[in-house]
Amino acid sequence: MTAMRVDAKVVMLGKESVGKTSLVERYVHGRFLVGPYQNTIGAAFVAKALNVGDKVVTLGIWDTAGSERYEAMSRIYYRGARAAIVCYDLTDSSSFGRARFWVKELQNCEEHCKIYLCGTKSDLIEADRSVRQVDYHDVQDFADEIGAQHFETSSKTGKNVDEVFQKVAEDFSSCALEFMQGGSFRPVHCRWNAPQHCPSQRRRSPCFSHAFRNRRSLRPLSANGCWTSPII
Ligand SMILES: Nc1nc2c(ncn2[C@@H]2O[C@H](COP(=O)(O)OP(=O)(O)OP(=O)(O)O)[C@@H](O)[C@H]2O)c(=O)[nH]1
Repeated sequence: MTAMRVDAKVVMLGKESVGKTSLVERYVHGRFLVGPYQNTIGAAFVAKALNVGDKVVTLGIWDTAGSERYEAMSRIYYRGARAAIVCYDLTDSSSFGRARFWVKELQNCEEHCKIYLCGTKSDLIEADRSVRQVDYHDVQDFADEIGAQHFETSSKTGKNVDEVFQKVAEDFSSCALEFMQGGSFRPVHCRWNAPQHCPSQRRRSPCFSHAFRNRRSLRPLSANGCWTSPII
């Protein structure tokens, strides 16, 4: 069977210093960098291909800066993302507050983006339980409420790091397959009627609505002519 290649935009969000860059570094390069903390400026991009069944899924990962100074820029990076890994530090309760902020943003602005809540630095908890500031069950309840996946990870030991990205790729892949097989769809509207006015179209990473409109095989499914995208 030939491998099918699909691509998903993934964005890393979360308070500064929660460990977003370390998570990406561990996943992509299999290493944990020690030394002085260097904050991300703007955002960094890296891509990694992985196998999901008979498919190759290429994840394009945007690692955003957590500093509130760059908040407006982070908004640019989550546009059109199919998955957001929203990170919080298990030893910093304020970072979970910030994670909630990003969840709300995504719910309001990027309804097709699937959310993965990721508690970081679990090795610190394993070394000393008293440093935990974010309760596992509280986050799980929140994850259930918003329909998100929830992981506790350590970039230092590698715990659950591959699992997060594997889950992202699997979800994306099954969703893409469902789309191609004509499975469950729901209407998608873009507020920009003409594709040439849609900012994401001009950036050559079209929003759902216009991406699907550009596929000749697709037809408007409903009487009012609205177009469709897969449910994820
Ligand atoms: N013990 C431990 N430390 C970690 C872990 N992940 C990250 N760190 C440390 O936390 C600090 C911040 O990590 P980064 O990955 O740079 O954090 P970030 O979220 O990308 O930060 P910004 O770029 O400011 O948004 C660094 O000193 C890391 O070494 C982890 O799993 N365990």
